[in-house]
Amino acid sequence: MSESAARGSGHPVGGRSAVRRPAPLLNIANVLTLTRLLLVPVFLLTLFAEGGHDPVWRLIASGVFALAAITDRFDGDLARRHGLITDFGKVADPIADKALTGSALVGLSLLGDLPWWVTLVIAVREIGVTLLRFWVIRYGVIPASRGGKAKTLAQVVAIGLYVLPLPSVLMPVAVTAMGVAVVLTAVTGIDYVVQAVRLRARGRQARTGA
Ligand SMILES: O=P(O)(O)OC[C@H](O)CO
Repeated sequence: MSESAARGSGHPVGGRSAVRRPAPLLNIANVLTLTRLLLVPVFLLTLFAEGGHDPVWRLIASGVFALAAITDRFDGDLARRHGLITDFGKVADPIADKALTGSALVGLSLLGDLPWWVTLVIAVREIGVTLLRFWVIRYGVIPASRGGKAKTLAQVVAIGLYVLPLPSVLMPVAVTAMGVAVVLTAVTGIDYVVQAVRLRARGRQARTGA
């Protein structure tokens, strides 16, 4: 979550104006991002183990999900603190987040635990924002916004609650959390569309010298 913003700041870490060498591609922050991607199939295997409704496997699945989500916290910190910001990280970090949350949402819907419309709304926004980033990439990178980070946190909390074998009395908590996540997902998606259109217009203007 925080990595994209850190990586997208465009400022040398530490506030100095001295020119820094570009961070190596294979650095600890990027390795954590790739680890998050690699944990996606592990998470799915545990989610679907024993038909998907075994409480012990659901607990294990929520642990794997939490572990993957936590890498998001640390890759951002490391990138910011040690100047490990790379363009690869700026693009790969949100994609890794989307792979994790997207696979969890589809998995939960396949198991009948989450309505498909929720998965669809979130998937359309996440895929749309990823495509938007590629659409404008020649003019600049759109890093994760604060709202985007809050959205991902809300999604992670809501999905985590759905993956856990919660007693039915606690389900309203999960449903409310998912409602908040859906609203944040939609609102931040619209904000990125506005940013992308502006960035592209500015970039095109600069190119034509208008
Ligand atoms: O809202 P996005 O697409 O910028 O995603 C935010 C990222 O998940 C933050 O790591």
